[in-house]
Amino acid sequence: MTVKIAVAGASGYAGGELLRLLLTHPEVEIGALTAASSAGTLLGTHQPHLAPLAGRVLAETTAETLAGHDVVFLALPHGHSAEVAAQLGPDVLVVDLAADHRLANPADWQRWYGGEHAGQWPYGLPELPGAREKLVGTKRVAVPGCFPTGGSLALAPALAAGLVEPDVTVVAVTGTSGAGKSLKPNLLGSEVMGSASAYGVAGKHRHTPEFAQNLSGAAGKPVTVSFTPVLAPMPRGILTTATAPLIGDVDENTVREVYEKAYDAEPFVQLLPAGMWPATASTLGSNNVQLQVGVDADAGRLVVICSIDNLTKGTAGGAVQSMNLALGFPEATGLSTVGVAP
Ligand SMILES: NC(=O)C1=CN([C@@H]2O[C@H](COP(=O)(O)OP(=O)(O)OC[C@H]3O[C@@H](n4cnc5c(N)ncnc54)[C@H](OP(=O)(O)O)[C@@H]3O)[C@@H](O)[C@H]2O)C=CC1
Ligand SMILES: CC(=O)N[C@@H](CCC(=O)OP(=O)(O)O)C(=O)O
Repeated sequence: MTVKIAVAGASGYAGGELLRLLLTHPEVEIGALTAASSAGTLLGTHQPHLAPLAGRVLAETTAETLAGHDVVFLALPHGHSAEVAAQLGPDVLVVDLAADHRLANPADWQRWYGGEHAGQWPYGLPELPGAREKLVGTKRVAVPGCFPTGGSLALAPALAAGLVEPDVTVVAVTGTSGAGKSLKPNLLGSEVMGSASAYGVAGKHRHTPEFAQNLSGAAGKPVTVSFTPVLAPMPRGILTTATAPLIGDVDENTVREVYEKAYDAEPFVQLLPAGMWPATASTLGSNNVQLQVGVDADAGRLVVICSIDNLTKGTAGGAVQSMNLALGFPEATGLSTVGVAP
């Protein structure tokens, strides 16, 4: 069964990555491609790496241009997708890459994003406890933020097994494409090249409530999250270091057993052999998540390192994986664990 898909936000980074993946998806026909100020221009001028689609003209993002598709991907800025989604019929599968439908608590939405809460949708991170079942057959998907993808997968098994206190620290080094194509002085090459800088420090980043929601769900009790993102001079990739105080005398073998049990059957989560540490270069362009666990016995802490590509597993790959589940295709269709290296 071939499905016809549309991508709103096709000129952006997330839209471009979606199209890169969907071009090789065997069950997909690519329909409307839309944007805002770029409407009327050729996709090839924005996404020169997508050669087969170079001649496509971007349409305006309206309910009319998005009508007549089986699946609509919304790769729009936060706060815009809910409005567009509300105009699409209940039979269309809508996969939202923005934050509009991720959070359960309206007060969290108001505090971290502002405006009216549009309601929560099934969350597009099937590897979290209980998430996959909600994605099967759904017509609405909220794709996770890139940081909560890596950090939640890094800590959920330990919290679910009661190995650590519900008080975690996450530091994540990210490439610049996480910020989208926006023209901001701190994203200029001359600012980013040769420098790494923290931002959203001390509980200021809007992914904090998304982490807390995911990890509290895994733990079955409230989890406190201290999250620090760090911008690094690389175009894509996220390397997450997640730590938490161990409960009692837990050794590394016990931790490995818990993570092996959680992820052995997962097609896109790879616990590396002991002694190997994840690096962003190994997951570039792939939907793979590489993890390694360690026990810092002197500090009494669990340390988990996780590598993902923010544009693939961190957004567009997660979106395609969720679409596959929603439509009943094999979950890994059109996705790969193979990276681009060096
Ligand atoms: N980049 C990443 O790593 C990740 C991104 N996401 C989410 O994906 C979404 C897209 O992000 P990203 O691709 O990085 O951002 P970009 O800034 O690169 O792209 C934004 C896209 O949205 C279009 N757009 C902007 N404003 C409007 C509007 N009012 N109506 C319709 N279209 C509009 C732009 O079109 P035009 O060219 O005309 O301006 C462009 O196609 C965001 O919600 C982001 O948070 C989620 C996880 C990771
Ligand atoms: C480098 C950079 O700026 N990264 C972005 C991450 C964006 C993301 O993951 O997605 P959502 O905006 O969809 O939540 C940030 O920190 O805001």
